Amino acid sequence: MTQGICLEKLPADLEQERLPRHVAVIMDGNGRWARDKGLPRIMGHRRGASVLKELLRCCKDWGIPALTVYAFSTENWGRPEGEVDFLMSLFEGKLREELREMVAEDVQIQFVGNLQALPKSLQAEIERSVSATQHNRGIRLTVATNYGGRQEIVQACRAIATQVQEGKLQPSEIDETLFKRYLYTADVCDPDLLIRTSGEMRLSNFLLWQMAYSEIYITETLWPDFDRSEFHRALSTYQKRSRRFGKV
Ligand SMILES: CC(C)=CCC/C(C)=C/CC/C(C)=C/COP(=O)(O)OP(=O)(O)O
Ligand SMILES: C=C(C)CCOP(=O)(O)OP(=O)(O)O
Ligand SMILES: [Mg+2]
Repeated sequence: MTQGICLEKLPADLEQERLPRHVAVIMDGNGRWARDKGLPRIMGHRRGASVLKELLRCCKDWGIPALTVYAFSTENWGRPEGEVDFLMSLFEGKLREELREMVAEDVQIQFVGNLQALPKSLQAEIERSVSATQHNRGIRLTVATNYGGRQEIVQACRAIATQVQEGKLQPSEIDETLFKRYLYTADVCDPDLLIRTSGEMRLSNFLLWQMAYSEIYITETLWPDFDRSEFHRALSTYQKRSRRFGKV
């Protein structure tokens, strides 16, 4: 990974002990960024992939152990075919290109979503990168691809119902802890902070269960322009929040 938006050291005004353990990002605004420059939308996605690489480097350098990004929603299939095809080959190409560096940089990559519906060649690249980085512990990068929060909850319910039908589980045993184990994100803590770029004030079906108590930071900045100073601002705002979790 090249040095980009990030200085290696944590900025002095941020407290290491109060950093989020898990940051989730809705990387929105790629299309508008490209349109504003008179470019095709796909150029925004291409630039967006570079910004993700720099954010990952920043999280690793500053000691944030988990980053989850929304790369493709279950609703994004409704986009023009050319854009969908471009995104699928961008994901595949980037995985191939970055694998060696992810291994060297101690990045563990995982994917969440309905992966079986993705192109076979992308599925193969996903399997290769997940397997090659499975023992890495430097930072965990989760990429939500063909992901929908509602779809995730429905598939969890179906799996639980099957267990009940087969007599392996009692309905009385179903609680929040058990339910979490059936989600794609079973082994990662809930996001402390959600960042959404491009000013949209909605979740767009992202991590609906997991973000029950996440702090939300929305910036007007479009994803391809998101940089170190913007990330610094998001963390600084997060550290000033009072998280009460329903208590006083
Ligand atoms: C390897 C890897 C995981 C790369 C990530 C590439 C990347 C940034 C993908 C995000 C794609 C996407 C649908 C963004 C939303 O912007 P938009 O198209 O909705 O923009 P708009 O709201 O301005 O139209
Ligand atoms: C960032 C990703 C991958 C999905 C959310 O952005 P969208 O652009 O698809 O969301 P809406 O504005 O349509 O809600
Ligand atoms: Mg959008």
